[in-house]
Amino acid sequence: MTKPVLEVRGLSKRFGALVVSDGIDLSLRAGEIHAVIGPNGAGKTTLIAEICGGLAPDAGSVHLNGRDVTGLPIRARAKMGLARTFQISALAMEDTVLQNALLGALGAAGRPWRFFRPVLSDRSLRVVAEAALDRVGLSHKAAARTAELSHGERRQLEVAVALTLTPTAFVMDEPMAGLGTEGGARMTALLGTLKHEAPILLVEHDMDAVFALADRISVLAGGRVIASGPPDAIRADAAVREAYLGDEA
Ligand SMILES: Nc1ncnc2c1ncn2[C@@H]1O[C@H](COP(=O)(O)OP(=O)(O)OP(=O)(O)O)[C@@H](O)[C@H]1O
Repeated sequence: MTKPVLEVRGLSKRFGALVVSDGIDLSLRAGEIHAVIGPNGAGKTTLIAEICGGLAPDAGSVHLNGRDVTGLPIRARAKMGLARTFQISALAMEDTVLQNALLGALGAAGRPWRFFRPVLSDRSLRVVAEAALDRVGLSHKAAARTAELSHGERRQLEVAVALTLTPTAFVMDEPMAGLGTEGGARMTALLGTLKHEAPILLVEHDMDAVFALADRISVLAGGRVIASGPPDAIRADAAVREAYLGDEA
C-alpha cells in the first residue's frame, strides 16, 4: 500500500485531568476522504489543532508526506501544503472575492503582506487565485465584496483560498455547517472532485454528507478512536451506535 499523505501516531493530549487525545492513530491516503466524527466534546477540534500545528501534543507524532512535522508551526505546515478550512470564517469581509483568493496565494508564495498592493497586479499570483476561484465555481463573483456573498459562497471561497496553497492534504472543519440543501449539494460535489487533487480529512457533523462522501470514517469518543473503517462497517458497528449515532442511524 502507498505511504499515507498524512499520518498521526499515538497522539495524546490532556488538559489537566481531562484526556482529550488518547493515543490517536489516523492516516489519510491519496485520493480519499477520511471523515472524523464523534459526539460533542469528543476531541475533534483538538485533534485538528494538533494536526495543523496550533496545539502541541503531549506525546505522539504527525507526519506529512513521510516527514515528521510535529514540532513545526502552523505556517510551516501550510507551506508544505497542509491546507485547512475553518469552522468560523477567516475571510476579509471588506475585500473582494479575488483579493481574498490573492491573499491566500500571497501567503502560499511566502511573501510578506505589506507587499499586498503591488501583488494585486502580479500576473503569476493572479493566475493561481483566478484558477482557484474557477475551481470552486466563483469566477463570476471575483469582483464582488466578500460581505455580499451568501453563506454558501463564503464557504466555497474558503475552499478556494485553501486551494491556492497547492494542497498536499486538506483538513476541513465542518465545511457543510450552515449550508442549505442546495449549498450542501454543491459543496458535496466539490469535495467529491477535490479529493483527487489532495485527500481530505473531514470533520463534519452532517451525517448525510459524511456517509455520502467518506471513503473511510473514524469515530472519536472521549479522545479515543473507537472505530475506523468504510461507511457501511461504521453504520453497523454496535459501539458506534451506542456512543454516537443513536438507534435511528
Ligand atoms: N484549552 C482547553 N482547556 C481545557 N479544556 C479544553 C480546551 N480545549 C478543549 N477542551 C475540552 O476538551 C474536550 C474536547 O474538546 P474539542 O473541542 O476538541 O471537542 P469536539 O469533538 O471538537 O467538540 P464539538 O463537536 O462540540 O466541537 C472538551 O471537553 C473541551 O471542553
